[in-house]
Amino acid sequence: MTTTSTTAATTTKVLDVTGVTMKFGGLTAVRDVNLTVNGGEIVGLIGPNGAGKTTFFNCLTGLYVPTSGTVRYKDTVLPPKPHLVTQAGIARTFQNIRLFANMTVLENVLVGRHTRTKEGLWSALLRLPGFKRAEQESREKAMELLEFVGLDHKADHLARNLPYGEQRKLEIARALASEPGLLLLDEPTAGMNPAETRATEELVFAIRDRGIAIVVIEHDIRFIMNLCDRVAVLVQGEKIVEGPAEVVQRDERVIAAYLGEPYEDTTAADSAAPAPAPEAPVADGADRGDAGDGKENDR
Ligand SMILES: Nc1ncnc2c1ncn2[C@@H]1O[C@H](COP(=O)(O)OP(=O)(O)OP(=O)(O)O)[C@@H](O)[C@H]1O
Repeated sequence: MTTTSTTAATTTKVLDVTGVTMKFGGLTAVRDVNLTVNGGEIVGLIGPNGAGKTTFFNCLTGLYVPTSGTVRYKDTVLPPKPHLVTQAGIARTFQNIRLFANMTVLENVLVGRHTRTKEGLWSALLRLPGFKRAEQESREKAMELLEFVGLDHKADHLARNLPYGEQRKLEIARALASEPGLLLLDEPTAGMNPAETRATEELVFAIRDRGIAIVVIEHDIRFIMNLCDRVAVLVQGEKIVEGPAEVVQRDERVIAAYLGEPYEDTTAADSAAPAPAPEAPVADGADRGDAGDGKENDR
């Protein structure tokens, strides 16, 4: 267990999901799922491939309009529109990295700030003093975020030239730029080596320590068990178990449907020998400039 894992959870509800169901024709990908997340909590969402985890995230962030159910953020029912969800205070990262490949690291983070900048088109075109001030403030905030994730020294690099692990960090910085109260991370350690995974754990704790609640989808069970105050398990679209990590990892239904055997932390030594970071290109279509529909590029 990492030393920074002391819980900071409060009883203030940040997210309250009730009865969310998502059907695609005859397929029910998510069935009647409830989930609450309190301030300062890190909640894990696990389950086998195709269990409905990403679909559930897409329902929370307005990429999909759920067939039924409601999503409340801090007591306000969210409309299923991605930009309104971001404006309300929920940010996310994607399973397949979606950066603006041909923009710099700093510019990628600045894009993430657009929901928080108030200056209008004319102010920008005429470069009025208000716009210049806002621009300067945005740059300072973006640089502070890059420093926070450890990428400030690469602010001028093109996103496409970053190694894979740093692209994931940049995605997180860009999500944080919208000043969220809740961050949804979809497989943040996919493709990472053990050292990068441990560093991501520390980063997630540091984000939580900034007062941001987190829901994280991940297949790396050790990562989930180290990190999460609470874990929910989806199987075939249904939430079969939810509870503290140490309880969930021993639950027979979870073992039968997903884990195969009880989770044991047998990896004390594996942080000693980090493998070289895999290089991966920025995801296809990442520089399209849109948020996509959340599914086809996730495959
Ligand atoms: N847009 C869509 N149209 C039709 N079916 C879809 C769509 N999106 C997801 N599905 C289906 O919904 C089910 C749940 O998929 P989803 O990607 O949410 O699972 P997951 O738990 O995130 O899986 P993984 O761990 O592999 O990422 C799958 O059967 C998938 O094929």
